Amino acid sequence: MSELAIHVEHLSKRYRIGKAQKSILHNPSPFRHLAYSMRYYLGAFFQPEETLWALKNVSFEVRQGDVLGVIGRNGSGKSTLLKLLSRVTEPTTGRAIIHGRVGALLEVGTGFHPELTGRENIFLSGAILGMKHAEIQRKFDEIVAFSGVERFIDTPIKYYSSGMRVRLGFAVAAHLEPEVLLIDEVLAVGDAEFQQKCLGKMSEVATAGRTVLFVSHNMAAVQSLCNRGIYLQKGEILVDGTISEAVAKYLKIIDEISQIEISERTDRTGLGNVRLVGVDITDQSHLSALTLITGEPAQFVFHLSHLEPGIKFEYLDFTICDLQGNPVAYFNSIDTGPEDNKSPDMHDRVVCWIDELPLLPGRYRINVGIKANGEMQDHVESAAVFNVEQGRLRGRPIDNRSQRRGSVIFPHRWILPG
Ligand SMILES: Nc1ncnc2c1ncn2[C@@H]1O[C@H](COP(=O)(O)OP(=O)(O)OP(=O)(O)O)[C@@H](O)[C@H]1O
Repeated sequence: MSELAIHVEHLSKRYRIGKAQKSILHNPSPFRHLAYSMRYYLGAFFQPEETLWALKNVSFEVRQGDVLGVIGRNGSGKSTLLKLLSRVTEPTTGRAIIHGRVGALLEVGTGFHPELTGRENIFLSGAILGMKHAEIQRKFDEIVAFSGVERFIDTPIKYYSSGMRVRLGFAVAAHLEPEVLLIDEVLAVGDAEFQQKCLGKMSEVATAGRTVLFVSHNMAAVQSLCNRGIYLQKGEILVDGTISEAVAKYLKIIDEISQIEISERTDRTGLGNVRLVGVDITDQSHLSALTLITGEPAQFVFHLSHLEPGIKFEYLDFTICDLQGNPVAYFNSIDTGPEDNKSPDMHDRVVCWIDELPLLPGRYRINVGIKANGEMQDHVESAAVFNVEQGRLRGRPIDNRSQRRGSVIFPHRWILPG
């Protein structure tokens, strides 16, 4: 059996969170400043301190050469775990022992000094990992080529876009020969080509017998890359097993969440002046069906909290994803064409009509966003789940083929030998 690379024992992290100051800060009275100062000086005595356990009593082991997928919903503690392992933050209790040199790509930009150039940061990161100047020099060209930021390598990092920082951050973390590589959600940034390059590099690192911990919301990616998985929920480990077991738990929970009334969902982001309060997905019968048929009409009706006067609706967008989380199709009401309508009666509804649904049979979910008054007002992941059943597209029979062949069928024509 291979050696232990990571040993985590009863690891917990508690954060202090500021008590809501809204009532005082938003108080327009002339006593506002006085109230604020009194709260500031006396608060320590009178306010019970609010805390949050981002990670609770987590224990697990990772062997050398394991590729461990860390999955869980937003706020479940994944990034906190990686920050503790990379010593960016201290645990409240417990400990994590790591054998070997750690390369990490955490949140965008962490680990880089903003005033230093890309070149200087590469050497600084190498030095922190304990590498000699000549060793870093040998890797330098490879890092720069992988990151694709050649033209800006002598520009201070503070002028880089977030995409450029991630590219360079990943290149540094993966190429400076770490024995343990910690990667947090690199697939959320950058184009598809760069993401493929990252996945390829991570699997190369793993094949060389090094250990990788990979946080991602992309289930297809974690499943293809990892052999082991941990599923975190509210800071605790619910599954520590094979990657398939951890992914199955994630998918089951996503499915359960989408059954909760949307108006009662608290796991949403945005300003909240306009909210999504319901979704009806219907076939041509116009009855809420949640089962659609390939090639048949489909209607997505989004119910919004009433648009108050003064709120300027800008758009509603939604992404259809397969159950692994891969985006399949994106719709945005800002992209209007001649067939679109506006209705003066529609204060609280947005409808998207599809004449012939080009999706293959399977199960899908949608993420929905609403923008108004120049701000993102609401964003709900997995707002609804629906099934697509076998049908015909323009007379062409569509069977139950594997989703490995994609999820969309294009209306098309063949010309075949006669
Ligand atoms: N510095 C901090 N101060 C206070 N609370 C924090 C801090 N960092 C994280 N938290 C809280 O700890 C909890 C876990 O956060 P964490 O970022 O680890 O979750 P996550 O699983 O990585 O989420 P996501 O998938 O959205 O990145 C969340 O409730 C978060 O708000």
